[in-house]
Amino acid sequence: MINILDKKFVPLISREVIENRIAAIASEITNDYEGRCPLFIVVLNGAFLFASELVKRIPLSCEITFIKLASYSKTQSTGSVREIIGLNDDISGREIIIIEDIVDTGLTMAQLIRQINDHAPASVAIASLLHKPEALQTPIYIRYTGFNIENKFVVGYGLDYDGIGRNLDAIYVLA
Ligand SMILES: O=P(O)(O)OC[C@H]1O[C@H](OP(=O)(O)OP(=O)(O)O)[C@H](O)[C@@H]1O
Ligand code: HPA
Repeated sequence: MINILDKKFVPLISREVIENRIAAIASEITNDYEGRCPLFIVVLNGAFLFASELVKRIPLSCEITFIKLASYSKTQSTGSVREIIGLNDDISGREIIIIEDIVDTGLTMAQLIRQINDHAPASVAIASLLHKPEALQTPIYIRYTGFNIENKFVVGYGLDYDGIGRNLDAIYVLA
């Protein structure tokens, strides 16, 4: 059991299990994109740790860029997605792989996919470490999913509670 601010969390997914799953996803992406040069778009802040563990295991020629979106306040989605840092890269004709820490309501991904599709990419795929299928409010196809989890608030491995907990090397769930 750990305490973060006013809440208690218990372990859900260990570091070893997370890293083995990330290695498996990296192999899949490496096979699927052989001979191509994908552009990874990392959604900050939460995806920084998953992205760094993933891309270092993908020995392809590729590019990596970042966008910063925010929709969560404490443990709830606000329902509106704010763009804090936008996308400056030319993505037309590119093979895009979005790297996300979690698809929860799906509102962040739905907005980002719409934005990317406006710029005529060759393809768009999503890699998300976590997914809460029961929380989804809009259909989202996730090509590479780390773990499907219950509809409960989680922290660690990039995910925060009110800014705290991103540096935890495992995933914890609200007790
Ligand atoms: O599917 P959704 O309900 O839209 O939730 C998913 C989004 O929420 C979190 O971001 P947050 O707004 O907490 O910003 P952060 O990445 O900086 O923590 C997470 O990193 C995803 O981007
Ligand atoms: O369960 C969650 N935890 C932390 N951040 C999040 N952003 C969406 N869902 C979550």
